[in-house]
Amino acid sequence: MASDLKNLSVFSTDELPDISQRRFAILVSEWNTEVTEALFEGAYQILLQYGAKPENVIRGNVPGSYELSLGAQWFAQRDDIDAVIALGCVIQGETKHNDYINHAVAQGLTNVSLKTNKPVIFGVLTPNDQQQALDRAGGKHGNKGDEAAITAIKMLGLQQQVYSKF
Ligand SMILES: Nc1c(NC[C@H](O)[C@H](O)[C@H](O)CO)[nH]c(=O)[nH]c1=O
Ligand SMILES: CC(=O)[C@@H](O)COP(=O)(O)O
Repeated sequence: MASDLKNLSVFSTDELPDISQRRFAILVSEWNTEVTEALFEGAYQILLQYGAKPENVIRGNVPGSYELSLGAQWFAQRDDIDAVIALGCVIQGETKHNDYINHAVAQGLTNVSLKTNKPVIFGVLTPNDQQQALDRAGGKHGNKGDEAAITAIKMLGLQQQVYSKF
């Protein structure tokens, strides 16, 4: 469903798990920082709003979205991290470079998530222009960072459900 039809900051909060003891890493790309800082603020505030402790949320910066995969791997391999949220913004340029970045980071984050058996959330905007990015970083379509954080929380809830005994 396109963001036109579903606000990124509107989601069900039924049956969210207790995350007071959960530890999160938030990775932030340093390209398009006006956008990525807004994504970080959204994600961070959602985690706190739904029960995470500030001391249990660690932030890491990467030079660009392409580096999110390796940064996510480094955090996800830590025993004291339960979930990783990867935030970036790759704006369509004149060449196909953005396509290569987007495909690489999407596949890379998926690989890390499956290899480490932990939620690694794809919070990367892939807009055609700056305005589309701003619309999804606290603008008319909500905040992708909000969506990424609530996704991490929900996946931890599913993990808890799956691994709990009857
Ligand atoms: N053009 C954008 C980039 N490019 C940089 C790459 O992500 C990467 O850091 C570089 O290719 C070196 O490996 N990154 C973004 O996050 N957003 C862009 O729009
Ligand atoms: C994807 C980007 O915005 C950046 O790497 C520049 O892209 P381009 O050289 O295609 O304009």
